Amino acid sequence: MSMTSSLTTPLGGPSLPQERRMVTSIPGPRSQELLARKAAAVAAGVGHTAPIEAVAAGGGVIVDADGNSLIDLGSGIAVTSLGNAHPKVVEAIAQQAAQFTHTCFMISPYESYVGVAEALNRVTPGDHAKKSALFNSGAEAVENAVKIARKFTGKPAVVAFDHGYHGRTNLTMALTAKAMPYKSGFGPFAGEIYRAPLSYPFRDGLSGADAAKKAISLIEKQVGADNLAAVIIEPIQGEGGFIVPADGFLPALVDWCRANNVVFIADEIQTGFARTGAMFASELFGIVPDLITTAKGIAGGMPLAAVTGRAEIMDASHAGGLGGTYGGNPVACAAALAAIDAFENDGLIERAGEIETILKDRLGALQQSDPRIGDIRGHGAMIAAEFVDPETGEPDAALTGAVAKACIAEGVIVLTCGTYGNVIRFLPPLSIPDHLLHEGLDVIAAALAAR
Ligand SMILES: Cc1ncc(COP(=O)(O)O)c(CNCCCC(=O)O)c1O
Repeated sequence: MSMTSSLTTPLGGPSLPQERRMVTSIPGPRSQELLARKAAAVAAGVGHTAPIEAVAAGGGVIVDADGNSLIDLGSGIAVTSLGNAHPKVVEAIAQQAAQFTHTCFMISPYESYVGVAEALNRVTPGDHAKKSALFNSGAEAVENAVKIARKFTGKPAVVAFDHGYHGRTNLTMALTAKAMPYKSGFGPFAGEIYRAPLSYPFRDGLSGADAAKKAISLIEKQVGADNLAAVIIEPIQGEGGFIVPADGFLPALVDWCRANNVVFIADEIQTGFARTGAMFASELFGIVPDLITTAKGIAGGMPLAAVTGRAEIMDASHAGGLGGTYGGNPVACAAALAAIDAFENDGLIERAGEIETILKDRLGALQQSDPRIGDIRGHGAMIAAEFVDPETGEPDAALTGAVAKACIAEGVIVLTCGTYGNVIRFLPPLSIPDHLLHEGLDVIAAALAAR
């Protein structure tokens, strides 16, 4: 008997009607009640994008407490790639939770943590010997990747890039470029963190090789390879605006790191697990990172994160040097094993490619008639449109925010991003049916045309 059959009738998952359904305005009365309670009970710094009370989700929709069904183009920021409440994940969670929910892997180890490490060592780029360590959040994984790189090299400095995003802890805020909302007022930040220029083809017009030369020159002059433990970069930047570096940029950085005993860390927390039309975005650029950080899509919505990398680097930490109470929680690991199995065997990489075609075709057609769309970029189901003043090329954050707000009011959850706040990003669940993706794009086109 399925463990989930003992639960109340499952509300979420792919069985939800795959439709946009507007029963009330957004937010409806039930959502307004929750938002009033949120304002009274939750710290003001914890914002929200969609003013709804989510009660169910699956396929390509999120249903709210007022009965509205909204098209989800955000996947909870690139997390529910498999589709919310995926049956394989729900079953795995229920079965594990019924056995034990926590022992602390550093106290009483269990198989699912080792199984996830073995899976990560298998599916991440590179055929060298690898090891992994599991954590809870992306920022925690990034913090530990930096710890490991510093221990392995014996050097303190770390280079991150313009427009980069790596988390909200003290070190990861130091690595993150954008001040508001992530950093303002939360300093001082960790030392020995330096920033290099990124390849941003739409704005710098440089080749990958030239952009790499510029970055490497700054690193050599302002940091020095002898002081540098690691370079960390998102192969396609997430919060910074879905910036795809010019061909050749990333391989040139990797080559320089290899020649200078600098650990190359690919932060694939947002790009990982089929999101970009490959298992990992590093594959798209022909690079093999020394360390890779993963989270978000890894466990179908359960909080799990990891550092995976060259065994000799991962083993540089002394016994007891890595860990944490919840790292690799067994319920999250059970979910991850189910999720990784689905990513490997359920055609999701191909699905991401199909979604890319729909998005780029539709957005490209829009751009033909609306030059305010300055750039369309991305890979797989990680696509973005950058909005500009067509006369000056200046970022148009006001238009971007107005379009996104209008879409949410019409029952389409879209997310914005970018250093200049002028990027609408598309991160639909890979489980979204084509008709909903098209309908979401119809709503965006109408919102744009009305402004
Ligand atoms: C590349 C990359 N590295 C690291 C992180 C951090 O992952 P955590 O799980 O949010 O800590 C992210 C998280 N991105 C979304 C954060 C949104 C927000 O907090 O407002 C990322 O994208």
